[in-house]
Amino acid sequence: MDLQRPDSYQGGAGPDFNEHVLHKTILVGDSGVGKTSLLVQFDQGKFIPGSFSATVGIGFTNKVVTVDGMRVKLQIWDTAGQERFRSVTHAYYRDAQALLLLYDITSKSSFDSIRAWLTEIHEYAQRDVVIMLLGNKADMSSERVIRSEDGETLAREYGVPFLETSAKTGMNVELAFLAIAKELKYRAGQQANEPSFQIRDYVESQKKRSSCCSFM
Ligand SMILES: Nc1nc2c(ncn2[C@@H]2O[C@H](COP(=O)(O)OP(=O)(O)OP(=O)(O)O)[C@@H](O)[C@H]2O)c(=O)[nH]1
Repeated sequence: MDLQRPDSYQGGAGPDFNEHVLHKTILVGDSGVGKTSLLVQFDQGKFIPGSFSATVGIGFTNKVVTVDGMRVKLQIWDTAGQERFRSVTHAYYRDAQALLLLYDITSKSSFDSIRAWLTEIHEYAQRDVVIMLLGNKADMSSERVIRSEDGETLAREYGVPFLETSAKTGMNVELAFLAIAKELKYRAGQQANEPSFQIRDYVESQKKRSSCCSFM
């Protein structure tokens, strides 16, 4: 029995939370940080090594996530990180309910760009958009230049949840999307007697569980 997986991202059993609603989630961050790889890992459970072909423009994948026995439909948009596509991707921010903002733990410049990305997000996205900061390529420990604490500190400064992920090993990939789905479900269907859900607390508690035991 896998005690470390409270939820599942497979479609499968469970009533639709709202079968007509697609929760729009966007992946953003510098070119090469691993946005496409993260989405492929989440969607197909695989990683294609060494093949970097920069995303041109924008594309999306629909994915059903099961949280608390309810099916939540995510429409996950993968954007191009390259500067020349920025004006195209800005247009998509407005309808986004969630944004996963990635940097690469082996790239200082991608980490230094995060503040500029957050400025753009605040300019173009809805005020209440759910934002999560992800330090990707966590498997590349020998090439790490950004400490985990630096990611934590930056995330705390902006009041957003933070995870280190690996699109290669799958580390924390499922958790990142599940946390987003839980938050969106909670916001959309909040009942008077429903206990409040805090995405940062949820992510922190899941991180503690995974570091204590064998999550991956
Ligand atoms: N080791 C390792 N390599 C990764 C990881 N994520 C992505 N990569 C590699 O990094 C390169 C860039 O990954 P992409 O997923 O194409 O990056 P992107 O952010 O979508 O790039 P753009 O489309 O240009 O915005 C590829 O060679 C991937 O194989 C990871 O978690 N670990």
